[in-house]
Amino acid sequence: MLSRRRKTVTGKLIVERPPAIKPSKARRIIRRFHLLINKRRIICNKIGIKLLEGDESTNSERISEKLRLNDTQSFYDEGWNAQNPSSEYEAQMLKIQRLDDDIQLFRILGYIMSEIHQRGGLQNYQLASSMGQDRNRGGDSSKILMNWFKTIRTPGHQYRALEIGSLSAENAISTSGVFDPVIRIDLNSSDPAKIKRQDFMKRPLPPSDAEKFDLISCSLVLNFVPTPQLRGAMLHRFQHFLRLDVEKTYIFLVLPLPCVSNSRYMSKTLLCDIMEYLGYKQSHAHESSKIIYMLFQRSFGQKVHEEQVVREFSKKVLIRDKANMNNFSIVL
Ligand SMILES: C[S@@+](CC[C@H](N)C(=O)[O-])C[C@H]1O[C@@H](n2cnc3c(N)ncnc32)[C@H](O)[C@@H]1O
Repeated sequence: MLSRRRKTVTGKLIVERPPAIKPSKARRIIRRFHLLINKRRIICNKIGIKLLEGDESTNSERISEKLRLNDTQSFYDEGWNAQNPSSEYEAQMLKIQRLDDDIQLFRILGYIMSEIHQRGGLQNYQLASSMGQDRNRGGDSSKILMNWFKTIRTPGHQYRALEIGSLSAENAISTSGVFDPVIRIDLNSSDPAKIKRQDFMKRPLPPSDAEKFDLISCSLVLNFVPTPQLRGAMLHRFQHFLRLDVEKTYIFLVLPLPCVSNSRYMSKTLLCDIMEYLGYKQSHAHESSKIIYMLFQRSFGQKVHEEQVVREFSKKVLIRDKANMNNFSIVL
């Protein structure tokens, strides 16, 4: 485990600096966590447990309830207590789509849950995700946003920002002084005093412009959203959070470059077409070797016809196909 909580002899918690993780290790941890939650979602679909994305305490409760009702605790415990890594469990987990034996499914579910909760999977994942924003690694994507914003902002205007998937209150959006307030939310807040623990998809719709924003930052979040439909729903939901009482409002969208450069079902053009259908025009873009940064401005121009959406955006369409490509997509 990477994170430990130590106490003094009087029981006071010792505040420790998070240990540094090499970027390659952070990427490995993130990939592993994604694999675990992906496989867990497949198992839970098969055995009839409805998971709540990002809400681990509810997920644990729902799983416990199912174990109680089905009398399957002992199988789950076998997996929970199994050696980790176990070549047998790993192999079964990889072919989970083809597995229909309930006993095995509960065993593997126990194996996965133990890694997430008992062996530090979730904590390590949160730590590894936050490394991307480590200033020492130059990883704060909002620095790019602030460079663009310097040239387009109207002096004297008070910009309000909503940052979805916030890992730090020290990034450029928060420290530039351009945005006030910056409302930060994340499914799993690492600092509840500064980052509200909230699923954007469940954030209540603001009743008036006074509670809406000039900018929504959605940096490296969409690729964390588990299905193409939910990604589409997230993009669709942005409109309700942007002010209508000002002329210009913005979406800052950041994705790993391969989501658009190496996907069978998504390209930069298609993403811009989807955004345009939703009412946004790309104003700025920048690509590094691994990340694409985009700023979209809301536009109230003519919308495309409904049949165009049905034809082009409402299902995954294969736009190219090569062996090493990924399947990232967004569906409206
Ligand atoms: C890789 S981190 C991104 C961190 C940061 N924004 C950056 O650019 O480095 C992705 C974060 O998005 C959060 N997230 C994913 N879906 C979300 C949702 N529906 N509502 C709020 N946060 C979400 C996850 O909890 C995770 O912490």
